[in-house]
Amino acid sequence: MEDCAFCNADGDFLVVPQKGRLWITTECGRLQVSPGEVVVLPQGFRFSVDLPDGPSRGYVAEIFGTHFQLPDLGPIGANGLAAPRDFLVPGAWFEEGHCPEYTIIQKFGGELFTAKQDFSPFNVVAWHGNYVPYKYDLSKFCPYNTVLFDHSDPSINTVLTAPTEKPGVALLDFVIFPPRWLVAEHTFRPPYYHRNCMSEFMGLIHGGYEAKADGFLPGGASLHICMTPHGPDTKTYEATIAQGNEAGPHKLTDTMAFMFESCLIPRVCPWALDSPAIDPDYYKCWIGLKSHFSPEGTKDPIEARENGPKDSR
Ligand SMILES: O=C(O)Cc1cc(O)ccc1O
Ligand SMILES: [Fe+2]
Repeated sequence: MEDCAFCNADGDFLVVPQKGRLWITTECGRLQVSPGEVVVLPQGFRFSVDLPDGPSRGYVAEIFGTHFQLPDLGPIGANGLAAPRDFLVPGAWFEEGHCPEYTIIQKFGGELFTAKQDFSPFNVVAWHGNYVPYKYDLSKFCPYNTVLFDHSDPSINTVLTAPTEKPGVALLDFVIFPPRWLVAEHTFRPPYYHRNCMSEFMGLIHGGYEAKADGFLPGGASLHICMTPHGPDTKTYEATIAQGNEAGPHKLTDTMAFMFESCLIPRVCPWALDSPAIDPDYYKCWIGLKSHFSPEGTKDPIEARENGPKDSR
């Protein structure tokens, strides 16, 4: 982007680089962002990106009408998940001089407009305020989860959330699945089979993903849209079942997956649908799933109902 800056008048970008560093110049200064870090470029900032490692790739989410914030920690209390101190903002940096053909590309109402000017927009010598681009290193995230049984909702791993007016309903949650210990007893530890009202776009920054033994590679993406059932592939399911109830503590390493989870239903654009990178056989990862249910060892259903917790589920 030589002598060129981009500006999004519509919303905020959350950029998740997967391959290659990004050297981002903004009106507030410069940020070096590596895979494993994420960066937020809020609505209205002019920025340009240099690629010191050559071609680069990653993921971008765009949100409209609100901004990212840290999730409420609820009973976790004062500390945990992403800490405010780990969000880094640029120090002021400026360049001077005549740039006869500087181009500003502005995204407005989903369309791109260009304008020419004869100076760099990165001419801000000092700034003060709290509306600013920032980056975050995902390895700083302090994950919380069960220490005895059951599988927590993935929202427990929310790094940043863009709320809606409805409490608890996110326009976009940015959730990560970082290296961590799995310790739950008598619990199916991989992501359970489910469908839900949120739409889940998942990406993989490096390593593997606990629910997909095959086929989900770094740089790839999956989309499980509102109420579409999904869960681990057959290989992961069988390997988990084969461990039985006696699996001890296990550390998940070499992994960094993430999810953009939204209450809105994204449309898949023709560019993506027609892409040669699309995997038309994805559904085959669930072929051969079979039930391992056995009534042995379960309580008599009537006794279980009478002695169980009195709720209406
Ligand atoms: O679908 C997925 O792989 C993401 C996910 C992970 C998990 O542990 C529980 C629910 C969920 O949607
Ligand atoms: Fe899911």
